[in-house]
Amino acid sequence: MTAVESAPIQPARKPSGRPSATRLLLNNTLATAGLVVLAAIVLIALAAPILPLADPDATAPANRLLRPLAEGHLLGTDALGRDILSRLIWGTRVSLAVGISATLIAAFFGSLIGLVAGYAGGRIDTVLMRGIDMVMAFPYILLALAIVAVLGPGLLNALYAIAVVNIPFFARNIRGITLGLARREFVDAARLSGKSHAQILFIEVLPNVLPVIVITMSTTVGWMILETAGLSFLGLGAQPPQADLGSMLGDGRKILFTAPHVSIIPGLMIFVLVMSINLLGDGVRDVLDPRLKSGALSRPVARTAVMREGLVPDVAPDPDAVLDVRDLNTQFRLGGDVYRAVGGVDMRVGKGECLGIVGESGSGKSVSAMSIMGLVPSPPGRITGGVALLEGEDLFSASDARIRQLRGSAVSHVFQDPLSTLHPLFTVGDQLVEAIRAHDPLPKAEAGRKAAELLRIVRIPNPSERMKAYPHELSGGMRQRVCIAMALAHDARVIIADEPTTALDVTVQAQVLSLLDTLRAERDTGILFITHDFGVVSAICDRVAVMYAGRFVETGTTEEILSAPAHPYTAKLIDCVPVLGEPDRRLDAIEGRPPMVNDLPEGCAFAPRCPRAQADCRAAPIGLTELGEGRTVRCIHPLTGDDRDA
Ligand SMILES: Nc1ncnc2c1ncn2[C@@H]1O[C@H](COP(=O)(O)OP(=O)(O)OP(=O)(O)O)[C@@H](O)[C@H]1O
Ligand code: NI
Repeated sequence: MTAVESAPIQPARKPSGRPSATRLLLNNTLATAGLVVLAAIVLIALAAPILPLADPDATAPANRLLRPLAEGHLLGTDALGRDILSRLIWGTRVSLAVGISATLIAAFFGSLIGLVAGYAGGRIDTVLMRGIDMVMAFPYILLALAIVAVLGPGLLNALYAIAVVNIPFFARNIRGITLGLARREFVDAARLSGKSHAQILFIEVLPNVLPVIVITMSTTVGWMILETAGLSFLGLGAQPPQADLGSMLGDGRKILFTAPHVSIIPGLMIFVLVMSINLLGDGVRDVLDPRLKSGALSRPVARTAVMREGLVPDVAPDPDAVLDVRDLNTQFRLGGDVYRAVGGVDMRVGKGECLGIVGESGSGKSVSAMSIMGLVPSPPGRITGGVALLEGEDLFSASDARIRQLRGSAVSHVFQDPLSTLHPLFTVGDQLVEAIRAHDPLPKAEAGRKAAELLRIVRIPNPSERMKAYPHELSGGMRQRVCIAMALAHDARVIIADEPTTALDVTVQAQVLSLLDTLRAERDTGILFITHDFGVVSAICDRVAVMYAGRFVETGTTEEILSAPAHPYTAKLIDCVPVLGEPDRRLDAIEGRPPMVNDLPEGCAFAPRCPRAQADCRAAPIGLTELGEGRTVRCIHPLTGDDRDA
């Protein structure tokens, strides 16, 4: 499956099955509770000026330390006779305002530093991040105290101090994300299109880090309120007579035993406020975090669900076949739609044989291949029918442990893009050693020797030196060889190669193909080779299956199919291959598009694009017609010798 082309199809009529962000947030009970409580607190705090409250700063020594529920003072009074309810509401207002402002300031400067450092890299990055490290080297409450000590006590200075000590959180988070983004293709593309650094930073990069900024804000604002309260509690924040939650708590400290309500009430308020903010913040993070969003948590299955409808066919295994797949059906269920990506496919790969699967993009080649070892993501994918026998063993009814054991040992995969298969942060040697030791508990040194040997087999010059290289230090062809070496680590019975040469140029492609060809001759490995290129097929495959809309439409030996294609679709595909020395040959692409696999026509799926289609083609499902030993075609008006000459 190629990264770009095989993005899941979204049915045009319906919006995606994913609920909206608000819905997701509301589904989270704790976050909703946090939201409700926080909204109530904020509303009351905002309404403070219009509520019938006593003056929060008016002292009344006669009424000092009244208990809660006293006449005219619902929550009682403090040591100076001030109304606690009024002070609580005004104080919450101040604490919220300071906490949120500090968050905004920290988020602004922190994100800016992070963006610039991550984007610019090099010396700017070093200087900025070492500065941030210095700030982080101090325990932050100590640093905040030091800042306030220099600036002098006061609410505004406390706000600055809290903002400053929180800048590193933002800077480091955002730098990490930006660093990853700045080296991505879309940023390169923007650079090539002539955009300035500032434009790239704010138009291309910023929107992508925005969710992270919001997440960091939502998870830190509670702490900032707490820290502000801490400074005020120590007498360094809000100055008398102004109330904020921290200073109220501080006022009550000395009379904790005689009049506990004076400190308990603001204490409770701080607790409820910070708790509700943090619950809501966690909810927001779960909704916005791209990793959680992509379903990383909701996709716990490491293997495609097998839900075979009806009886499992009882097939007699073919003794000569290493891989024998019968009537494979794989579907995707998205929304209410069923996409029949693979609709009844038979594949047989003998020892040392190479079976090619050819077809246009989206015809189901990758899904067929990945179904075998249960690599199709589930949900939405599921195997709904068929059997896959690996040397007689039914893979679809094997245990998960058994499948894990077979993956990468008896059956290995080589994918199209070696860069996305190899881990960028480990040397190829380490990765090879790991692949070897995954199924074979050799000591490290011995595994290292085996890894070098594998690299030599795939003809990488100077293997022991190359082991120390990182994937990006190798050329595309070399990387693909490393992947093939990995596939060979355990004497695989079958190698499933999914367009392994598509990303390579023709010379390297030829080398990789001849390498695979030698290997299967020497080791008797079966190869299932997926490609859309008949040129490649003729170079390596013994037999070919042509796939269209999830089914094989023609099978036969490479020679038969290339010299005498019977299905009009095969003929068209072959016509697409350029021939050296025939520059005038028309390379017409096949008109039209393949059908959507959630809405397949009743009859032949190719009929709408077929020049030979007649009424009976569209009337009923077309079965496979046998033309000879192992030679089949799914067409009722196949091409004959005369047609091809015409
Ligand atoms: N994870 C998925 N979720 C939903 N649909 C999918 C998923 N993977 C593949 N499909 C759909 O299954 C069908 C077959 O896809 P597949 O990747 O097998 O095509 P392919 O023949 O390998 O094409 P290509 O040459 O582009 O790699 C396509 O219609 C594709 O959109
Ligand atoms: Ni594919």
